[in-house]
Amino acid sequence: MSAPKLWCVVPAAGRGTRVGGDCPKQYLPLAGRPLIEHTMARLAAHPRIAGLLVTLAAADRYWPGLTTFAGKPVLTAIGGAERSDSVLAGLDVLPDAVGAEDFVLVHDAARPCVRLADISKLIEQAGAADGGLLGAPLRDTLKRADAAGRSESTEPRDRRWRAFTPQMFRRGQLSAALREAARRTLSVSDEAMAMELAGHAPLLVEGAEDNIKVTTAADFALAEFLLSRTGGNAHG
Ligand SMILES: Nc1ccn([C@@H]2O[C@H](COP(=O)(O)OP(=O)(O)OP(=O)(O)O)[C@@H](O)[C@H]2O)c(=O)n1
Ligand SMILES: C[C@](O)(CO)[C@H](O)COP(=O)(O)O
Repeated sequence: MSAPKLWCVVPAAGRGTRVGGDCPKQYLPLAGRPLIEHTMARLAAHPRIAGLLVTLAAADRYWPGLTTFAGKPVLTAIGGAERSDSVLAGLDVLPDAVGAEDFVLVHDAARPCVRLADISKLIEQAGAADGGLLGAPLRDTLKRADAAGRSESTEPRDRRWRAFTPQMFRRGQLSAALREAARRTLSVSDEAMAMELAGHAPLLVEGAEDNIKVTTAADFALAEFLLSRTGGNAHG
C-alpha cells in the first residue's frame, strides 16, 4: 500500500510590508516568475503532497479560478489578518477526505527554496512523532539589543532553534490549537507555537538553512541565487 499523501496549506495572504511597495511580495518576480509559483512548484513536485490549499487575501485577484498547479489539485481560501488566521481558514476548507487524524503540512508561500528531501525528512520523522517542523539550531551568537541599538547582553544559544516551514500536524489537533490560541487572544507566529500552548511537543527536524523566508527586498537576490544553484532541482 502506497504511503498516504498530505495536503499542504500555503499561507499567501500577507502584504509583504517589510519588502515595501504596493505589490505583495509573493507576487513579485523572482527568477522570471512570481515568487509564489516557485514555492508551489516545489510543493507540487513532492510525491507525498496530494494538493495545495492556498490562502489568499480578499483583495488579491491573482489566480481567479485556479484549480490545478503542476498537476496537483489546488483549492483556495480567503486569509485573515494574521498568518495564523490564514492557516486556520485554509484548514477549515480542506477536502472532507482529509480527516481530523490526518497530517497536513503548512508551508509559507514566502519560502521558495525548500528542499524536497527536507520535506520527505519532515514527513518521515514528524509523522512518527505526532507532528513537528523543519528548523535549524542557532549557530551564531545571539545578542539582546537596547533601545539605542547597542548590545546589552548575550543570550543563551544552547537548545535554541530557528523555526522554518513546512510544519506538519494532525488537522484536528492543529485546528483546535489555533482556535484556542485565538480564543485566548494569544498571537502565535507559527503552528508549532499553537501546538506548544496546547501542550504538545512538536519534533524539531533539522533542515537546510537555505530554506529562507523572503522577507526583505534583499532576500530576492539570495533566493534567486539559491534557486539557480539548485538549477530548479529541489531534491538536494
Ligand atoms: N495575514 C497573513 C500574514 C502572512 N501570511 C503569509 O505567511 C507567510 C509568512 O509571513 P511573512 O513572511 O510575515 O509575510 P507578510 O506578512 O506578507 O510580510 P510582512 O510581515 O513583511 O508584511 C507569507 O507567505 C505570507 O503571505 C498570510 O497568509 N496571512
Ligand atoms: C512561520 C515562520 O515562517 C517560522 O519561522 C515565521 O514565524 C513566520 O513569521 P512572519 O513574521 O509571519 O514572517
